Amino acid sequence: MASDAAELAVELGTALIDAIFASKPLARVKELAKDAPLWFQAPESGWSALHAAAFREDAELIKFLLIHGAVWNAVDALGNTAADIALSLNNAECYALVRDAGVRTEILLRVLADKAEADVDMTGDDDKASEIVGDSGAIRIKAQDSTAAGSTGTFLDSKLVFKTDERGQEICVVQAGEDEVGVMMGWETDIMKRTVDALCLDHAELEDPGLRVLNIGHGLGIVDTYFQSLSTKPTQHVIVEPHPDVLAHMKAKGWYDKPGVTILEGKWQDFVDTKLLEDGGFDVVYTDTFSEDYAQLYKFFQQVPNLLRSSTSRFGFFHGLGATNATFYDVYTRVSELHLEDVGLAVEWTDVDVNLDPETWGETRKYFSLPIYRMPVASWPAYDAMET
Ligand SMILES: C[S@@+](CC[C@H](N)C(=O)[O-])C[C@H]1O[C@@H](n2cnc3c(N)ncnc32)[C@H](O)[C@@H]1O
Repeated sequence: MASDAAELAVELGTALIDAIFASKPLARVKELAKDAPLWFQAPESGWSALHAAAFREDAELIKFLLIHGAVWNAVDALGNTAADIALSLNNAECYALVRDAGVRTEILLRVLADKAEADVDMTGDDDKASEIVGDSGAIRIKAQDSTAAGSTGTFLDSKLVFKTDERGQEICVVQAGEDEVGVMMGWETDIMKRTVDALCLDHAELEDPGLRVLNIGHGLGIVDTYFQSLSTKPTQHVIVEPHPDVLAHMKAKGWYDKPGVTILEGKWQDFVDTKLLEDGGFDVVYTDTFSEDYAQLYKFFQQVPNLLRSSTSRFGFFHGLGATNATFYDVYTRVSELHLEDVGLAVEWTDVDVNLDPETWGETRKYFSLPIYRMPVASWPAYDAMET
């Protein structure tokens, strides 16, 4: 019985994809789509009906398939979504249809996850939350990954290696299953410098009580070093870092002896409700953690307004969300922007050309494979902008 159903799914799914490729009339394709499983992907190519519709550049069919349950983030055998196919054909309309479906889905899933969590808080039923969150069909950025790259618990128990790569840049790596994964790589140096410049613009010379900075995740200390190199050093520079090997590295490099630096040994989640962070009072807040999923970043977003000191304070984060695929990156750029809007912050994005050559990663697994990094700087919207 089960195999009959599976065979039928293959038959109907294949017939639908074939009809789209054969440019059959839209009415006939819609007819077939009513019975066919829209999640079906052809065994070798991995193409779904949505991929085929993008290839046919048929906006109406794309809309129809999405409304009837096509999966916006299904990837083919080459790792491309239907939106990527549209992008490769320069079809902005078809691309936007799939991307916007992704944004709507991700926003909705976060609402459902929030609701599930609220229900769990009331019932104490932990399994329910993991069931709903895990069953969402969302882009799972590391969340399902129990290796050191995807699970904070595993990561914190893993040995980190600090070394110099073939290009003479310091890197920090961790073993995740078979792969070596970069926790922090030298190529991010330029991004960290630009981030500090953008976050501290007009702030470095703050009068009493001076510049107050909070950085979550020390890694190689690149961003923290830039904060320390400002023309006027921060009067208060709080660094939150849980990994024992990073903390040991920080000790060896003298971070524990720097005036004005406070190191909170633990995860940011351990400190949010404590006096150490709850008073807010930061001019600049930055977060770049490793092994955490979007759900955690989203939770951090909720904390940010309480952490900022004044109307000119700024917040930034390392935007590596979905950064191995152009569409996922685009979707998460918008999703994170909308979620920051929800807490009252407006984001300005600056494109940074990262120009990574194939040698950049050495033997490590890639976590960023796009030509452009989108650097976010969030702040309170100006009053005149709010009034218009
Ligand atoms: C990518 S590195 C940060 C690199 C840093 N921006 C730099 O410029 O070198 C990520 C760091 O976040 C830390 N981390 C992971 N989970 C964390 C959490 N929940 N709270 C605070 N730090 C965390 C890791 O131990 C690691 O040191």
